[in-house]
Amino acid sequence: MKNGTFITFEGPDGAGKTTILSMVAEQLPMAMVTREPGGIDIAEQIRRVILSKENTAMDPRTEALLYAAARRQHLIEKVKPALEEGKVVLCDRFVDSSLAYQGYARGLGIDEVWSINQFAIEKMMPDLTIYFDIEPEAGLERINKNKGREVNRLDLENLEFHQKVREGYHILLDRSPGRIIKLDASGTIEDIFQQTLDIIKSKLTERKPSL
Ligand SMILES: Nc1ncnc2c1ncn2[C@@H]1O[C@H](COP(=O)(O)OP(=O)(O)O)[C@@H](O)[C@H]1O
Ligand SMILES: Cc1cn([C@H]2C[C@H](O)[C@@H](COP(=O)(O)OP(=O)(O)O)O2)c(=O)[nH]c1=O
Repeated sequence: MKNGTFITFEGPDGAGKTTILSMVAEQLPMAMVTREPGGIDIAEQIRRVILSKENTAMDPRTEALLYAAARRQHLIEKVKPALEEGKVVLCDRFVDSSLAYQGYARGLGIDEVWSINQFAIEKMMPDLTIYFDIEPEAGLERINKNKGREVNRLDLENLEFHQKVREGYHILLDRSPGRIIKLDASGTIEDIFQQTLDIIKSKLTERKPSL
């Protein structure tokens, strides 16, 4: 039985998810931090295949299935056991990324991609999803400024693709207003960090009023 809290961070590339997640983690030492695709050995291996710049021949459905496979393994090996132990799990990306990137931006269809993911996740959905909203130009500019970050196959997509990713997220936001909370990610790191921490703390208090 799950009694932990599953929180996911979503948004276009360069929105600041990873930066804010690591700051939040410092304030919540009991939380387990992880990411997709990856987080455990088998899923990190799949991540390398998906994101390799060499794999330009990858079919969009293959890509969607590989993300779902990595998701399944990560969920079963790492997320589910942590939730069963009552932990707070903070995950950088989850199923909404597949719906926005593969379902909407790649054009496979949000419902189609949702259906293969239902097989992978068996109804294990986040309790809360924080969506970091940013203009794709601004997100990509942040990435370009940061020379240390690896450039992956999806970073090499054109601006139109990244604009569609954002549109995809907006559709998901309309579909799941209770679960997904939108945050304007164009502000300063400190500001976004505080807002994120407030959202998470209020969720944790709502679920466990004694906190
Ligand atoms: N609010 C912000 N303002 C300016 N730069 C930021 C902000 N948040 C993150 N960054 C920088 O932008 C780059 C991408 O951030 P990152 O956290 O990796 O984004 P994501 O995980 O969403 O792709 C990093 O160099 C990071 O330091
Ligand atoms: C989890 C997931 C990620 N992605 C993409 C989003 C990113 O471009 C890439 C993950 O690379 P990553 O370097 O982790 O990007 P970010 O720091 O922006 O989270 O994979 C999908 O297309 N579908 C998915 O289901």
